[in-house]
Amino acid sequence: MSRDQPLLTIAIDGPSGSGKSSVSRAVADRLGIGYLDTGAMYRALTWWCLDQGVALTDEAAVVVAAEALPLELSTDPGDQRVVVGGTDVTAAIRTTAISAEVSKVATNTGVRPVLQQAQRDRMATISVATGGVVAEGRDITTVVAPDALVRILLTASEEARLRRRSAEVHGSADEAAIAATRDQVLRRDRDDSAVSQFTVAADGVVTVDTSDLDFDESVEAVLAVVASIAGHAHPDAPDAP
Ligand SMILES: Nc1ncnc2c1ncn2[C@@H]1O[C@H](COP(=O)(O)OP(=O)(O)OP(=O)(O)O)[C@@H](O)[C@H]1O
Ligand SMILES: Nc1ccn([C@H]2C[C@H](O)[C@@H](COP(=O)(O)O)O2)c(=O)n1
Repeated sequence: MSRDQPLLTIAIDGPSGSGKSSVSRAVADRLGIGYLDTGAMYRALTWWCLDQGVALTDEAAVVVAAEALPLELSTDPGDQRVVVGGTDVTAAIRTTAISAEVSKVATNTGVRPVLQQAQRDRMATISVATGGVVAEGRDITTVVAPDALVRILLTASEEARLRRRSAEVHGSADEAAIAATRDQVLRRDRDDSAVSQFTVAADGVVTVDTSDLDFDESVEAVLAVVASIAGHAHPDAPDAP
């Protein structure tokens, strides 16, 4: 990418299971820019509090933990690694135990501005280093980076989201597996909605509904929005630079 071009900042929000993380990583990879998983920051803070014996109900103590969170988060979309206080927690933060608790931290209104500012700082650093960034979460298009060049709300029907998460976590999308996934998807979205708006696109935010798209089609749909707004041709498109 030419350094004369504006930084390609791409903000993507959406509910759980809409495909934000996987699609954002693929988009960042295709565009050759960095990636920021802001949900991983809330998850890492949750892991750190539990590890340090900080009660998640002690809101002030969780804010203090957020302010001093010793977090290393890789920004390479092809190599996601999360380290907290020297411990590699890449897998640990994805366990059901953390998924079940993370909303307590994400709905702590003292924590949010601390992590939001850290996310703005990381977006700026990544953009300068790689020419752009895809940052995804629940409030990136609205609060963290409302001035991003491209802002997308990635949605999918409740049924599609439950099916995807269930297949991912339980290796099946049968009735029992879907029932076991409801808390991780629907209850969490309900709780997280108390502090962020990620079901309706804000002004200027483009909605991409992936309910009837497979994974590759979803990536192409996002790249098409980026191309139309940023004039950034797909790397493999006939008119690519
Ligand atoms: N369009 C799609 N069609 C089918 N499966 C998809 C699609 N998009 C994503 N997936 C799959 O759905 C699962 C959930 O996707 P992903 O983790 O990216 O969602 P998310 O929105 O980041 O969820 P959360 O916010 O809960 O972390 C993954 O296994 C992913 O590969
Ligand atoms: N910008 C963000 C990102 C995430 N969250 C919350 C919502 C989830 O409960 C939790 C983990 O996110 P996930 O990894 O599932 O995308 O963090 C938020 O409130 N704001």
